[in-house]
Amino acid sequence: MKKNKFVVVGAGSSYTPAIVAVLLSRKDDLKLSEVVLYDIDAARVARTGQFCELYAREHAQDVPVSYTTDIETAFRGADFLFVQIRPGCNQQREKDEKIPLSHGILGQETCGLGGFSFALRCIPAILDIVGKAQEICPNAWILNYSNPEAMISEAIYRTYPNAKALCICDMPISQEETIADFLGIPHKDLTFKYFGLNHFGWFTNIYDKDGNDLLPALRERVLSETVSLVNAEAEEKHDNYWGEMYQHVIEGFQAYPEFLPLVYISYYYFHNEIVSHMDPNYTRANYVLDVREKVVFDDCERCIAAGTTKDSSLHTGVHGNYIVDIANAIINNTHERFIINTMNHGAIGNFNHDAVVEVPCYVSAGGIEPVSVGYIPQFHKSLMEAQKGYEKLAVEAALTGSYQKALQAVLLNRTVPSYAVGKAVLDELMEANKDYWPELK
Ligand SMILES: NC(=O)c1ccc[n+]([C@@H]2O[C@H](COP(=O)([O-])OP(=O)(O)OC[C@H]3O[C@@H](n4cnc5c(N)ncnc54)[C@H](O)[C@@H]3O)[C@@H](O)[C@H]2O)c1
Ligand SMILES: O=P(O)(O)OC[C@H]1O[C@H](O[C@H]2[C@H](O)[C@@H](O)[C@@H](O)O[C@@H]2CO)[C@H](O)[C@@H](O)[C@@H]1O
Ligand SMILES: [Mn+2]
Repeated sequence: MKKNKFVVVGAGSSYTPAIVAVLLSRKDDLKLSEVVLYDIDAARVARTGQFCELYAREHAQDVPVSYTTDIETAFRGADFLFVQIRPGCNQQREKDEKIPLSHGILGQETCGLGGFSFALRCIPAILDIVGKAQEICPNAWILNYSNPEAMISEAIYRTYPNAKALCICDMPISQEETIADFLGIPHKDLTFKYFGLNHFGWFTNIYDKDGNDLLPALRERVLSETVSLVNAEAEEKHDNYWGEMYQHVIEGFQAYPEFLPLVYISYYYFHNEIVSHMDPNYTRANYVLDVREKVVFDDCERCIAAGTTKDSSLHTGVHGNYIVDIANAIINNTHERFIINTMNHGAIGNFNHDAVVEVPCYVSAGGIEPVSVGYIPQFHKSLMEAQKGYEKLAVEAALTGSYQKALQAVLLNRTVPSYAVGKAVLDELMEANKDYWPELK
């Protein structure tokens, strides 16, 4: 029987223990032979690595788990690479968020110019990883979570069109589960139709088991009564950020009721209103460093010192389950449906065919089959066209080192009100990232 070696790339991440726990809990379905954790940061990967080694000893003794900073060792013989890197870690993310905010525009991990900055750090690193995978383990599937996924996917599919790479995001599935909870219907009994770009999309239909579309009734409720969407996972973690973002989903649906917007569309619909409530001195990166990383890493260190993971506060949620579900669909040829970033190639009939879009796809051993979502309305198409222009120019800037392309990308982003503001933010981000970005000339 063919067995599968999984490698987590960027394994010093606070998400790693949960991803490994899900892998080990499904080891038989996945025909799991081995898990290797790889990172460029020895101290980070030693912490998650020692925790995961201990966890495996207590939950799946037949699956060797190890960690390394040597890419050759990690990738040799690999069947699946789960890629989740953050060059510069959350310390650089903090700068991506604070610099634009200091100029009165959105500072966020993936949306607005924070996302541009992250893209310029991440694209070279990701292309290096995919290139090494082509040499060392050309048959491996690469499942990429690394952000900003919109631009990472454009860069990967453009540079390595034949790579076995899928670029995925847990936001649509998280929102689907939130809506399923609101409707009181199990998520597995609903089929969501969706189109867009990563972190920039809309749900068009929600079908139940009998083929009824529940979106029109949801729209009526949102327009006529006070409604709130609760993301159960965020609530459990006492993470208020998502509660506020889901309130904006309701407002966005009320403002433009044709389709249900994805959470992060709110940053574009309500840019000024949201920015006016953001604290420019304490951003999401500060929260992640102070809370999520601290909780997970303290727990890892406590378990390592105790020599057991028995009472660890490990939380396995949608993030770990989703990527493992997709790997499982490939391994077991299940033809299940997932929302994936893929070349359009006609899936959205009236949108650039040579551009990455985010659409539902059926996943099997042979790869993905995108669902045709037909023609989309002028409003959504035009928003997407500007955003796609921004994304493609940002990728172009990263690949060619062109300052002019970067400046063009910046002006196309909807969060940028003028040349002067865009240029000032670009120049400050460039200075703050001189150890990470390609040189722009
Ligand atoms: N697509 C999604 O739905 C989704 C959801 C959550 C997180 N993410 C993304 O996953 C990534 C990781 O997020 P996180 O919060 O866990 O970050 P993190 O900072 O906690 O961990 C990232 C790790 O990547 C490592 N790294 C950086 N460059 C590397 C390289 N070239 N090779 C190998 N390792 C490298 C770092 O040392 C670090 O340990 C980010 O890009 C984040 O935006 C995506
Ligand atoms: O700000 P962070 O680092 O906590 O997370 C940002 C990521 O958020 C998205 O995933 C969310 C999801 O949308 C939400 O519903 C909840 O379940 O938590 C997830 C993150 O844990 C998003 O998809 C990522 O791309 C972002 O990086
Ligand atoms: Mn995402």
